[in-house]
Amino acid sequence: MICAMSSGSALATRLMTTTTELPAMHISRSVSFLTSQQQQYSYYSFLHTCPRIATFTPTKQLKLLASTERISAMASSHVEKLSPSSVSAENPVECGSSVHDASSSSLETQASASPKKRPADENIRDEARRQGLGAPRCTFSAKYVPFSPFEDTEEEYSLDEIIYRSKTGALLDVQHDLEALKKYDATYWKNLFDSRVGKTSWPYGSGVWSKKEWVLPQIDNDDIVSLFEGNSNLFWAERFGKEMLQMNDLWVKQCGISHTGSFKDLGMTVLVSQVNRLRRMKKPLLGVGCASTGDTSAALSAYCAAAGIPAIVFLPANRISIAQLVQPIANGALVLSLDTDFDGCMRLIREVTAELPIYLANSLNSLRLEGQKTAAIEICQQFDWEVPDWVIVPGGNLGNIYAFFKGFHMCKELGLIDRIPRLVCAQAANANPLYLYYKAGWKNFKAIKASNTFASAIQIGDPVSIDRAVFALQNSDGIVEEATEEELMDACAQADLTGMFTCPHTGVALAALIKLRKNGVIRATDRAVVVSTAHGLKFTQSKIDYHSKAIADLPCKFANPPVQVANDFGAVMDVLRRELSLRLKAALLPFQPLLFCVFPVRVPVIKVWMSWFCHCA
Ligand SMILES: N[C@@H](CCOP(=O)(O)O)C(=O)O
Repeated sequence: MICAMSSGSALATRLMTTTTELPAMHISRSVSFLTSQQQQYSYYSFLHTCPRIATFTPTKQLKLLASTERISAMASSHVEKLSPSSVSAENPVECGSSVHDASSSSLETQASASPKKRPADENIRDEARRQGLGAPRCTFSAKYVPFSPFEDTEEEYSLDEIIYRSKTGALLDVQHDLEALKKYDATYWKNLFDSRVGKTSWPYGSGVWSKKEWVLPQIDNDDIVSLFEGNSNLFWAERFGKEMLQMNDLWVKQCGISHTGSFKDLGMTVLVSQVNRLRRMKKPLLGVGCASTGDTSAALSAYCAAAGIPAIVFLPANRISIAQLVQPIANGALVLSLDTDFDGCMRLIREVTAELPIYLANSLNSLRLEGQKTAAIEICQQFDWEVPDWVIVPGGNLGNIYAFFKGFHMCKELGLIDRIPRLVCAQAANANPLYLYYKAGWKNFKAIKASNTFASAIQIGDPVSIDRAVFALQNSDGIVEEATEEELMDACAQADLTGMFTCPHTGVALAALIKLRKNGVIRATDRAVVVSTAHGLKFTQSKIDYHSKAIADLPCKFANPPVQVANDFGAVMDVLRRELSLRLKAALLPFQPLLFCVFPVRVPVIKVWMSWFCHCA
């Protein structure tokens, strides 16, 4: 494949060195010799990097050459968008560049160039540093502005300031210079992002930093603290979709299959990187702190440990899982177990960070959302930039629903997608302030005292990002749904029976999906994505309780308790006969009427067979 590509770009190179003003027909004939799609694609990739040729090539000719959709897209983008100034003078990549920056070359031309082997004494960070030397200054920028979508304000702050709220007390938002980003067309960004997936180049191997220009463009690659997060699996929920919901386009975005087992890694890499930068700028910061229901604290502790920065976490005592508690302990954070709930911890950390030079790492800090929004961009990318109809996100402190909105919105603004999916925020009925607000027609928001829920990470009654969430839902034709404890635990168990291993928060989102499917809001033919926020292995106790039927007032309909058997062949056989016949009966039950119609003669045979099993049992 590399050979095929290289012949495309090599031809383009030869043409370029032999003529400065390339007649369109010359290009046309030359390209017709390039037989494979890769060769032609490579050829256009090269043109993409060479404004001189692209600008001399008439539109019609390029369009004529475009024999495939992909090539067609590239050709039209060159003609419509590329100009010498947009490509050669400003280069997105120079924000601490590296080989996978889309500097003056595309992936294909990089592949065709002789491979540069990293010297043995150089690591990937050194390599990125070397390659960034002498690069032009970054042309993209981002700043804090107040999150006040309905008011115009001049107020703005540098991302290097330590500030979390505006003068009027509103949350902040990171605003990117979209005009600068728009100088590059959608095809350009798609190719750039695609070229970085699955690589080990610092820092672009990370799913978050592969979108660096859209996340934190001005940070030096050297300051980035990354554990190569993101790039998470988009799981096709084939059996769950088909058997439970009659859907064949149901997907689960596995954000929990990540370094610390939750989507929090996506935001934390950005926040801790910025703290690293601030510390190098000699800003007086003792460390970074957060209140947490268990996932944020795990992510903060891991990223701080990786960077050698002190982490301080405030946890509600006895309200988080053992697996979550042990993470910050193991990573060396200062862990404060407080006799209050999450909302109480949140109040305390806000007071403490106002008093001490400790940087606040909760999603109140808008930097976090810049990383989290990349999950939305990734979903679009994984669907080859086709937009799903629905995205269902569990909601507690409510930063993530806004982060998803931001990611989709940015893709739309920059032309990578043509619409925003409908967002659903799913809450546990025991912690449902957003749901109540939605049901009241967005009138009179009231914080509540959240009750205990198996979905402990979203057991929050006074969500910090309430305004952001409402904005996201109102601008995506969104919905809020809730799930009772029984609904969420049953949904988890049913999903697990089809091969998943879900956390209770994902259970909340799945239960919301089941309800919306049942009432016809989500149709069988819709493409839906459920965001799985954490790894099920962090919440094993709730699964053990469910499968042991040890939960008061919960029938645990799908429990599958282990069978205790004596160390004896006969006893083992007895159990197998009994259990397998039960399972066979259960499996055949829905088909019994069908079997009678289609195989009237055979039914007695099946019956005899089944009764043998039952008899043996
Ligand atoms: N579920 C969170 C609660 C804190 O939310 P954040 O968005 O402020 O990080 C957790 O895991 O702690």
